[in-house]
Amino acid sequence: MNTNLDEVILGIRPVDTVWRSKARARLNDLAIPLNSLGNLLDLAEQLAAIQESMTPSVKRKMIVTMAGDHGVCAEGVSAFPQEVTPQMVRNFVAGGAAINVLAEAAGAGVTVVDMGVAADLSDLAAQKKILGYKVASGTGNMAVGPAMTREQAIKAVEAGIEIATRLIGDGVELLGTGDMGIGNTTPSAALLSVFSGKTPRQVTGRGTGIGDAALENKIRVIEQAIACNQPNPRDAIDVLARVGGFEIGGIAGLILGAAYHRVPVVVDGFISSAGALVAKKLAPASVDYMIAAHQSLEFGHRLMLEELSLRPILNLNLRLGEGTGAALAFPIVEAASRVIFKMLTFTDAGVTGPGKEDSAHA
Ligand SMILES: O=C(O)c1ccc[n+]([C@@H]2O[C@H](COP(=O)([O-])O)[C@@H](O)[C@H]2O)c1
Ligand SMILES: Cc1cc2nc[nH]c2cc1C
Repeated sequence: MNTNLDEVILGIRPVDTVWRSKARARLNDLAIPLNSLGNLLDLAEQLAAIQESMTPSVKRKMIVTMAGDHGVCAEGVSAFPQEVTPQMVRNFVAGGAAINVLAEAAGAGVTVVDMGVAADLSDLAAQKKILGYKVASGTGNMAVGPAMTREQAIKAVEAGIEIATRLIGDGVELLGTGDMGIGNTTPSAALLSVFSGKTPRQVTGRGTGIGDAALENKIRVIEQAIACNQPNPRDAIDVLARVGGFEIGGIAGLILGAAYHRVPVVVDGFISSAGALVAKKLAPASVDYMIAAHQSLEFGHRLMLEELSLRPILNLNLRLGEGTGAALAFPIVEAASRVIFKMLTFTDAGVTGPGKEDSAHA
């Protein structure tokens, strides 16, 4: 199994433009007024071009929920205490969380990963109820030093690549990202600020629901983290190491692994998009394999999606994470695959096409 980061980055190719054109030609020929299935047609084109097939299949679907803790929680950046992270991991395993219910509704599985939770979850890993890839027990406090070492950042991304590779090897055709980590909107906003050049104030939101004073503090903490760590925006691993998180690195790796194996990956909300931004900075072509599930209510997410040049499928005022938006978007992605797979063209259906005069088809 090739999980070496440099080799995977080199192996990620843009989606083939000839296949895009072939898929678009068929979609334009379907027995509907031109483009009347809107963005679904763009999704169908993307799926066909990724799989290089006019019959793309995304039936076997998996959400991967990456969990990690954050030393920066010591600065009072979240509305909730850190112990909620391992408590929610146990809730995922028990099947009682939002992601369990929504993934089941979409006919998808859920894989939970310990990327760096600050609690002992080895019992769950030993029972194979979660995947144990703990890089360390929570990151360092980025307000006073780096979140992790460069080696740890690479280890986190390579873990994500390995997980994608394992799942795809098991037959998964559509991946979805998810996260769980109290405090993780802080590193996500820091990553967005560094990569976009926007100020922390322009990208920082309320996460789990902090008030005005706590938001001011969170912005100050992010400003301080960037000032003291001086991440290099041209070196994505450096940025991840200094102001990122273990689950964010894991998500970046999952996306890179998906792109390397030419598998589409549905990106959830703010934290998942921060992982996607790291993936894009490491391998720009990986964006071709990404599908944005939704626009989160988290303040910076619209900007994050702009940085990724991705258009979200849904806008449901979600701000939960876990992969919930990705699970909700799965049926739409699957519907898009069926549009190109199963619908008939004008000729095949015996339906008269548009007249030659003044038609968008012409
Ligand atoms: O996915 C999102 O857009 C999103 C937006 C706000 C909060 N969250 C979730 O809430 C947690 C982080 O919020 P916070 O306030 O602790 O930084 C973490 O577990 C995320 O999954 C997720
Ligand atoms: C209860 C709870 C559940 C979550 N799921 C994802 N992030 C979360 C944050 C909290 C606080």
